[in-house]
Amino acid sequence: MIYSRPFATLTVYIWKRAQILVAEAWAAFYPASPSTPHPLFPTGAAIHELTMFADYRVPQILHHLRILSYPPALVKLLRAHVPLAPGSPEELAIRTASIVAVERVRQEILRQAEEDDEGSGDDEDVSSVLIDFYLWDLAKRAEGEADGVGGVETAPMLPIHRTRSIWY
Ligand SMILES: Nc1nc2c(c(CN[C@H]3C=C[C@H](O)[C@@H]3O)cn2[C@@H]2O[C@H](COP(=O)(O)O)[C@@H](O)[C@H]2O)c(=O)[nH]1
Repeated sequence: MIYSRPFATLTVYIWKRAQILVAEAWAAFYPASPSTPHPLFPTGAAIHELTMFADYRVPQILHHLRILSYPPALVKLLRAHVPLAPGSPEELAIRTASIVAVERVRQEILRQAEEDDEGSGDDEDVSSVLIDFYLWDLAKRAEGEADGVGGVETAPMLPIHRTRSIWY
């Protein structure tokens, strides 16, 4: 994704499809017993090193959960279903913000685990991949519900952002 500003051109790589391939293969073939080696990653998979897979559902639920906040101009674009050009500042901002947000959620989970002294927050057990899976499933479940995710204070559910691209 090429992102140009008046004085700088920056190439931003978002590895969503490569990441989801590895993570879904890891999850789908996860052995029932911890003593059985993983058939695809017998020496272990560094799943905790992956960031979330920057798509359109996870930012939607992050905004609904008030983990991300959007400026009114962006909310207006999303509500009007205006297509966001691939590589546009809006698309890039939504996707990269979702990566940063999930990293912060992960840090917060680790911090709380350490505070509660639950195994003092093992970095490898709390992965952005598992947080992503959780949020994506939650977004799918909340999709048809009038009030989205119930039981917590939320922002109104916005439509997903629309970008024609092969990178999702
Ligand atoms: N970030 C993130 N994106 C995810 C997934 C999954 C499926 N994973 C689940 C499957 C079983 C487990 O329970 C996993 O949770 C699909 N997608 C993406 O969504 C898009 C399709 O969406 P829709 O238009 O609504 O069908 C498409 O770009 C696809 O690549 C995920 O987990 N995280």
